[in-house]
Order: sequence, then structure tokens, then C-alpha cells
Amino acid sequence: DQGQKLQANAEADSEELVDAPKVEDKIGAVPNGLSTDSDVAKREAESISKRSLRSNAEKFEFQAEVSRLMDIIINSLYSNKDIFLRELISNASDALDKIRFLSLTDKEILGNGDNAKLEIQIKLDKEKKILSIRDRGIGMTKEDLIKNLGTIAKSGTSAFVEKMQTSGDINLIGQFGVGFYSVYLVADYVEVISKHNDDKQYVWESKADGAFAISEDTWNEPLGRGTEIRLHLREEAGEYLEEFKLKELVKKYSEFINFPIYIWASKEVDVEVPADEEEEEPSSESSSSEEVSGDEDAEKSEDEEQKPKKKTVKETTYEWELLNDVKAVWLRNPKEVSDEEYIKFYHSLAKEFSDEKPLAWSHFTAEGDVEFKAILFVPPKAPHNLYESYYNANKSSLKLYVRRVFISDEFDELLPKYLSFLKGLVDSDNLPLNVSREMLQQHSSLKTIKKKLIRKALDMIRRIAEEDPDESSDTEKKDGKALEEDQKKGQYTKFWNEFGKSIKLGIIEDAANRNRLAKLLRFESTKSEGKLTSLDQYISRMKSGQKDIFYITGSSKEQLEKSPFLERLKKKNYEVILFTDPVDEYLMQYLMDYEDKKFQNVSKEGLKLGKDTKNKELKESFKDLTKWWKKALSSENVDDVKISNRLDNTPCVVVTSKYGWSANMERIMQSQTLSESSKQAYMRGKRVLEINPRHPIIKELRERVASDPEDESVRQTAQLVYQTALLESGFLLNDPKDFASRIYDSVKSSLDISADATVEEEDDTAEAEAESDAKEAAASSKAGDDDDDNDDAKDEL
Ligand SMILES: Nc1ncnc2c1ncn2[C@@H]1O[C@H](COP(=O)(O)OP(=O)(O)OP(=O)(O)O)[C@@H](O)[C@H]1O
Repeated sequence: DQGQKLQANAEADSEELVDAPKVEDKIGAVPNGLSTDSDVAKREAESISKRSLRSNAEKFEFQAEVSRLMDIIINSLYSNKDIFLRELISNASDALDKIRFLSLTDKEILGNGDNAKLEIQIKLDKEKKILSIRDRGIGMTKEDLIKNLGTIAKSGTSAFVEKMQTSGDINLIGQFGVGFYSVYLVADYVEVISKHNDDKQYVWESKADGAFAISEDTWNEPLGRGTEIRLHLREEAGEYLEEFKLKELVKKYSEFINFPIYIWASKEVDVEVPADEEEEEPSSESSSSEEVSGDEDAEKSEDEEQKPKKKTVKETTYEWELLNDVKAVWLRNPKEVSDEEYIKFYHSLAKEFSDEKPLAWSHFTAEGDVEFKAILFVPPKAPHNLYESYYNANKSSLKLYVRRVFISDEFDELLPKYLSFLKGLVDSDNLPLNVSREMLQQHSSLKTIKKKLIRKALDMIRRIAEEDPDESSDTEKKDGKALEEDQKKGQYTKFWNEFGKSIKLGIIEDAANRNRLAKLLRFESTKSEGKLTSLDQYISRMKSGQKDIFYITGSSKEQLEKSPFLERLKKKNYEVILFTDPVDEYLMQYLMDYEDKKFQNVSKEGLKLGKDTKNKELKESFKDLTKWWKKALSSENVDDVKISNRLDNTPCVVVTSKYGWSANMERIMQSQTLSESSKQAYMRGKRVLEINPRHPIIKELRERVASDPEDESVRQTAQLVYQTALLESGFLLNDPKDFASRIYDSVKSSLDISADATVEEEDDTAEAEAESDAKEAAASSKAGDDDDDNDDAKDEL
């Protein structure tokens, strides 16, 4: 999918002829050195003019979605433009992680001297309005530059574009994997200079006008290895040329980057100079070297020797100033890390810089045969694509470190899929460092790590519930804790709304932790009064003598609450769980029992409500009717007709067998494009028509059948009653037309219209005229060679 390469400039050949003046020779003395700002500026002037792309470069078009993304960014009125810096630093840090990982198996790869220093450097050129960020990471080959920065759109690109069109928050850019392009919030021209071990040094450049250009870099200082991003700042982005601003931003957003971040910082120092030579002193602005400040003392003592005529002048010197403390948070004692720090660490880890705090975190050290440290976070919000291709995609979001070295964030083996919404990291001492990723994936310690992580994760989630005052049934408040409780209030509901589905998927997938996960389950019930409740709370409210946990499934709470299946249960004050998510049907196929209580779907066979005494007599007295009806329904897939114990004022319902699909599940399966109809027939639960022996309609039917079992009109009425019961029980009718004509027949009889009354014939003459008119029109429009009109005219007929 390489981008469409534009016809290279006609003078492309001249590229080789352009033997740029060897400015580098001058700085050759500083191997891979970091030259001063003025040097940068000078070379800059030589290489570009008026910020137009180099004419002899190879030119490419951005992939369409990338181009749209850049347009959005450029035209954004978003006020917080700061974010570009943390995106660049984050990319630099990733690049450093990559080279460090490779160096585990190949020491040579890092090189010597400055090259081996894994660090990030920020530099400003106020005069030229250039901000540059440089890393000594893995760098990019020419091909990498073409692919990564423009021609291959990642899945996040269109997702982000879409998001921006609805409720755009550019702040989220990092989560979509397109952070680089945020440079165009502040720059109108950007150069990316990069050197990968496997290739020469190249320059990528773009003014974000749909195209970018790549040229072999023969004029800039050789980077040795790594990448330098040069932002030519827009007029209004001048604040990013202020040191203090950049320092503030690094502190704010990049505190937890695990590589040192330096800024080329200016410093005013007092220097004593001989009074008479003052004028010859070169302007300090540009020429001071980084050693100056370190030599202050030496200078002073020299000066003292010369004694006479001295003057103190202010001189600006530059030096690399370290901006972050690279001690990893997870190595610290949890007691010494503040909540504030965890929250900031979460933001940087998750690349999620909203104001929202994680819902919970857990920082722990595992000991025993497998030792590791870990921090897990529950994010405040589910990512946009959490359940997209859930079973296929690698979605791990834990970072794996081995003895402080970042290994991978694509390790599926650390957490099961249903917990992939967690963010965090694991740093293991047991895993070997110098083996391939594939070998690591096989390592036996991983199983143990995974097991412990699951436990800790579920504990952490359980704690959100335990600490949430909304969750506990006793309303007493302990005085001192009021404030803390306030903050925790409603947190579990929030968790549940974001990640409840994951817990349900966990119950389905993770048999070993099913019970633990079931404890975390929340739902509404006929007694929860619009709030969420738990199985434990349900059990605490169970009626004496109630053995099973009752539930019902359907598409909405409102609909379920009116369901005939609940009539008698409600009347008798039993609580019923209302499940309305399609995944609940699957869930309940796996969740068979909880705390020794079985689950009973109240729309299925087997419902027991205490002692149903008079049943036998009733059964006997309705025997003729049930037998007759069963026979009448023989072509309808109905297994049996029985006396119901769940109805109050509905004449009858259709229940399904215990292990077949419920009516709701049938509906779900029918709406799935790829489900096979053969399987549908096979899995469909056997149906039983249950009748309400106290209902007048049923009683009347009994009488009628007793007096004349062959009466056709009774058969018709019974059929209508059955179809109505099917509908009310949540099934889709096979033949809605048949049902409708029965209803109309019944309407006729209640309106005293004769059953033979027919529909009045229409007067056709007007229509026939219209038809011939239309034909004429069609003919004439054909002559007018207008096919579309012609078609329309026909359609209208
Ligand atoms: N400093 C760098 N060194 C090496 N490669 C880089 C550097 N900056 C960017 N890249 C490459 O360009 C790609 C695109 O960067 P971009 O920031 O748009 O997305 P990302 O880094 O994958 O995701 P995120 O924005 O979430 O960090 C990166 O995946 C990486 O391959």
C-alpha cells in the first residue's frame, strides 16, 4: 500500500550533483556532537529557503485519511496545543525502548560514545523559530519514513477522524496511534531527520498540504542514530520557544518517561572580565559552550591572579539540563507513592490525558517462585473499540518489562481477553532478557504471572464495590470517612457501565474464576428500584423456602416488567433479575449456580414456587382441554399443553424447555447474519403452552371443548389465543399474515359483520385513464432520451 509516488521532480538527477558544502567538517571535532543553535541555524539557511520543500526531493502524497486528519489538526481551534510535545516525547521514548530491546541480544547495536546514550534532547532556536526534539532511538529507514509518516493509515486514523467530527477532543490523539501529526497544531512546516542502523540518514519534510518529501540528508549534522524532529513553529505558537514553558510541559506530561529528557537551557552567569578588554568579548549569546558554567571556579581563580581592572558582566551560557527523574514508579514502595503520582503515571502510561482519574489501581510485588512487580489500573472509560473484533485482535494493554527493560506491550499472555481493558505494567525478574519475544511467550513463568495478575485485578475491582457507599446496604456513615466516601460514591456503577460486559465475558470464558466474577455481576431486578444490585444482595432478600434465583431475559426493562411470566412471581413477592443485554443469554448458559443456588429462567420450564398443592386436581379437571389443545397444535412445534403456576391475569403463555433457547435468544439468533438456520431449528427450545386455569377464557374453552370437541370455531379461537400467547411470550410469529386475518375475523364478529362480507370493488375507470396518460408520458420522454424519467413513470404504475 505504498503511497502514490508523485512524478519525481525533473531535476531529480541533480540530487547527486548537489554536493552540499561540508559544513559538517567544521563540527567534525565534536563526533556526533550537538552543535550550538547558531550552527543549526546556519545550516538550516543553507538547506532550505522560504520553507518550500526541497525541490530535488522525492515527493509522496499522504494517504487520504491521513491527509484529512492533518487538515483537521491544522484547522483545529482546539486551544490546548501543548499535547504535541508529549506525543513527540512518547514517540522518542518508544524508539529508545526499541533499540534497548534489540541491544539485549546484540550489544553492538548501540554503538559507542554518545550514540550509546539513550536519551532525549530538546532544543530551541528562537531566532529561526525552530523547536527540535531529538532521540537516540532506533531511527527510521527511508522506507519507515514513507510508511510510518504518511502513506499507511493505521486503523486509528479513520476512527480518530470520525471522533473529531462528532465530539472532537484532540487530547485523545495518542490513544488512536496518530500522535505524530499533532505537530501541526503548532508548526506549519516539519522536518524529520532520521538515521537507522540499516540505512543512510534521510530527511522527511512536509507543510501538511497533502504531500511530503524525502531526501537523503547530506547537509545536516550526522545523527549517528535516532531521530530529530524539527518544528518550524507557526507565528502564534511562539510560547513554545520559551524554555520555562517547555520545562513546565515536560514536568506535567512526561514525568514518567523512563529515559532522561534534557533541554538545552540557557543560564545567566556572572563573569568577571578585565575592564579594558570588555568590548572585544564576543557576544555571549551564541558562542558559549556547555562547559562554561562548570568552569566558573577556575575562571575566578585565574581572574584573581590578574588582579587589576575587573568588571562583572552577565553572560548567557547553555547546558543540558535534566528535566525528569527516571526512577521507575513501580520500583518504589507503594506507601511512598502518592495518589497524585499514580494518577499522573496512569495518564502517561495510558496516553490518556483527560481530567478523569483511573477508577482504581493496584501496585504490588509478587513473591515466591515467580517474582515480579506490577501496577494495574482500571481506566475511567472504556476505549472506543473495546469489543471490536474481541476474539481476533491482540488487545493487551499491559507493558512487560524484564528487569527494568521494556520488552513489549503486545503480550497477550499476561491477561485474559476479558481483562484487556486494564492498563498497567509488569516488571519481571524471572524472565530471561536475552531471548526472542517468541521464546519469551513460551516461558513457563508467564502462566504463574497471569494467574496472579487475574487475582489481583479481580480483588481491585471488588474493592471498588466495597468502598462505594452506594453498594452497601447499611446506610450508616462513619463520620471521619465522609469525604473519602463521597469520592467513592457511585464508582462501582460507573465501573459497571463501562466494563460490565467484560465481567460477563469473563464469567463465560474463565471457569476457574467464575464465582469471583459472579460476585462482581450487577443487574436490575424487580426489586432494585432502578438501581443496580448484586447476587449477594439478591440472596439476602430471598423469601424463605425459595430455592432458586429467578431471572428473565428480554430486550428492555420496560418490556420485561410487563411480562406475563412475572405476574404471579410479583404477586407472591419474589424478586426476579431482569437481563436485557444480548450477552446475558450467553452468560446464563455458563452461570449455572451461585452459592449453591440454581438459576431459573422464569420463561422456561421447571419454575417452582414453594409447594404447588392443588395442582393434581386442577390437572385432572383440565385434562380434556389440554389433550385436545395439544392435538390441535400438533403442526405448531408445541410439545405439550400444561397447567401454569406463573400466571395471574393472562390466559396463557408459551415457555421453552430448560436447555433450549429462550424466546429472547431465538430473536437474538435470528438477527445474526451469519447464524445458520439449521442450527436455529436444532437449538430452538421445545415449546410448551401453559394455561391459566383461573382465567375465564381458559375456563370457557374448557366448557366448549367438553361440549363439542369438533367445533371448528373453538379451534379457530384457540389458535388465536395460542398465537397471542406466543407474541406476548416474546416469540416472533412465523406467519404474521395468518395471525392478522384471525384478528380481523374476530373484529368482524365483535362488530357484528357477517363473516362472508367482502371488500367492495374499486372503480377502475379513473385508474385506467391515469395508466394511459402515464404511458403517453413515458413514450414522449423516451423520445426526449430521458431514461430516468421513463423508469420513474413505470414505477409509479
Ligand atoms: N522518534 C521516532 N523514532 C522512530 N520512529 C518514530 C518516531 N516517531 C514516530 N515514529 C514512527 O512513526 C509512527 C507513527 O507515529 P505516531 O505518533 O503517529 O503513532 P504511534 O507512535 O504509533 O502511536 P502514538 O501516537 O499512540 O504514540 C510510529 O509508530 C513509529 O513507527
